[in-house]
Amino acid sequence: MDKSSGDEIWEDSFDKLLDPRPQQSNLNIIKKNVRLSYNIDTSVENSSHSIKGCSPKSCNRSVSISTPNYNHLGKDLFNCGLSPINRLQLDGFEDTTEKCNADKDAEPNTKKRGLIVPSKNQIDTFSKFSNQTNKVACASNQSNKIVGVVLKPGKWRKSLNIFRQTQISVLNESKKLESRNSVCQDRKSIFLNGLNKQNVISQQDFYKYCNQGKPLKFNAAYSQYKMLKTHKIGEGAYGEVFRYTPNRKGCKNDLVLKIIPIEGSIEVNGEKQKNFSQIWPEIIITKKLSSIQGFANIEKVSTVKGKYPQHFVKLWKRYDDEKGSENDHPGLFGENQLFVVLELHFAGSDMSNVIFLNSEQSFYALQQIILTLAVGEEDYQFEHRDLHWGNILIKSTTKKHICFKFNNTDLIVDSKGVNITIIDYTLSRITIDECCYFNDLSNDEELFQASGDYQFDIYRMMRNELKFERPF
Ligand SMILES: Nc1ncnc2c1ncn2[C@@H]1O[C@H](COP(=O)(O)OP(=O)(O)OP(=O)(O)O)[C@@H](O)[C@H]1O
Repeated sequence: MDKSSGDEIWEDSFDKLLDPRPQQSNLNIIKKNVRLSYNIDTSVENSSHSIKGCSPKSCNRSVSISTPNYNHLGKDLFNCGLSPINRLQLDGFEDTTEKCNADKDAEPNTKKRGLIVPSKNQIDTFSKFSNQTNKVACASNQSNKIVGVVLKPGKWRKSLNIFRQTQISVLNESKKLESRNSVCQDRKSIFLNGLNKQNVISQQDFYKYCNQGKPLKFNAAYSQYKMLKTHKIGEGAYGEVFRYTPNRKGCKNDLVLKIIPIEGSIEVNGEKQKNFSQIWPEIIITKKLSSIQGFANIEKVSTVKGKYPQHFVKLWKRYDDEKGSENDHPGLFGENQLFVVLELHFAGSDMSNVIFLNSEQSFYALQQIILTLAVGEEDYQFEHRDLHWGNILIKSTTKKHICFKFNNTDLIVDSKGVNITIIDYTLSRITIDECCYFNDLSNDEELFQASGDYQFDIYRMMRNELKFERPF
């Protein structure tokens, strides 16, 4: 939140209670050392600071492992059958019962849980790579013994791609990896309508949906002069995201462009490109949910063709220089490359990068998330299926209330100065007029292999819940 915009008006009664006022202290109503609300994921703690033997020199601050911090949270907190959080479970590694000192500190039950430890070579290569990207992490103790590799919570697919690329160079003898299929190759789009099962949408139907007869010229459709203050704000495994102010009168909102390469034969960011059918459910879902409070608001979807415009390439480069990109340089696309472009309203920063000003603000943000999901579920049997905090955007608002319409009933929630938006429907599922749109995840093995955070256990738990239903 921007503190300069007078956000202190949102300070709430909970926060006042946390002020160390003497009379309440004396009455024992408050404790002096209460930790103020802070949107840390309490199931895990970034343990880069607590890895024993990891000196500041050898341990880049951004290289961290996400793992239950037992010193802080208590040893039994996650000791439950439903969610056995592991330090590492990635395909291609040898299972070993080897233990080392740092491991004992961090994970009291690794033998039972079957910690999988990569070889020194594997981890060295991986470590070098992850130091550059800051997105996936490894840790070693003082004697350079390997203690584990985990994926950071959030955008797991990108982290996994990077990890996989590194693995391939190190483990090219591994049969499992040789037979690995890319996500898109395995994942089918399904549009289920009663007994009809359709897997394909034609190019012409797709263009029609975009109100086009054929793809537009990328350079002309998104030329530099139509856009002000353009910059790259994010990236996903499937594309790049740019923010800009439209250079036209009457346009109040900043927009973002999510640009996804499609139908091409070259791999991008370690993934096969999606085809029209594979991207179809995401488009339909985005359009349908757009009118519901709390979901991404879409202006337009279009298909464009051609080389990546130079002004976007420059912005891509700037982002890469400043923040480091995990994606491939967009200069790799040729004249015949097709892209689907989603034009969405700018909806703020993702929750992992926002610090709530007070406890009430986080409480009402949670209420907004719950109500958004409730309305989506009621109206379209919507399931997000990838709702980590990187997919929840938060923007400040001057509105006092946020209104939801649940089953024809108006529900009004205090905003406390924040407006939430749920994004990224790549794995989502929706039913419209008895037709169900989703990508079949049942063959997407990678989705169910990662670990290191509760987020990854959830994918497996979700699959277990649905084990008798295929596809899902
Ligand atoms: N409407 C929006 N407003 C502001 N930022 C956005 C918006 N949509 C996307 N972003 C930013 O772009 C990033 C990538 O977007 P998104 O998650 O939709 O991409 P993706 O390619 O589907 O990602 P994934 O790798 O999870 O499949 C988000 O994390 C967010 O930072």
